[in-house]
Amino acid sequence: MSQLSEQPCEACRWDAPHVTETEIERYRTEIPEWRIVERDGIMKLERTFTFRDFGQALDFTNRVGEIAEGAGHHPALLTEWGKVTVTWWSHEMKGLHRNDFILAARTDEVAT
Ligand SMILES: C[C@H](O)[C@H](O)[C@H]1CNC2=NC(N)=NC(=O)C2=N1
Repeated sequence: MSQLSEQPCEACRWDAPHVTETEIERYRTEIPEWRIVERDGIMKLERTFTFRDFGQALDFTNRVGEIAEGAGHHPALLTEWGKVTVTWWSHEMKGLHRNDFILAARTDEVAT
């Protein structure tokens, strides 16, 4: 299977399949710095990136925004001085879809 980040995102619908435990374990090997959190009963992928200052954090935020717009799939972004917390989940299906792991992998690629 090619890199997770190169996989295509599919339009996720409210009735799309949630990732299975097996898939989560497989995908997590490619994005080991991401944690799975559960808030209001919804599982999410989250990672905090650190930067030199707010300007660097903002530049990264905008790069992630471009990824999201390109994929039609959007994260929650908390941009602070020197750090950005990115949280991916599929809003309509209220959980984790393969898309979220793909976009987490793409997020790592623009974090350099
Ligand atoms: C109409 C629009 O395409 C949908 O609301 C998209 C927008 N971006 C999205 N992003 C995420 N993370 N989950 C969604 O369900 C979602 N739906």
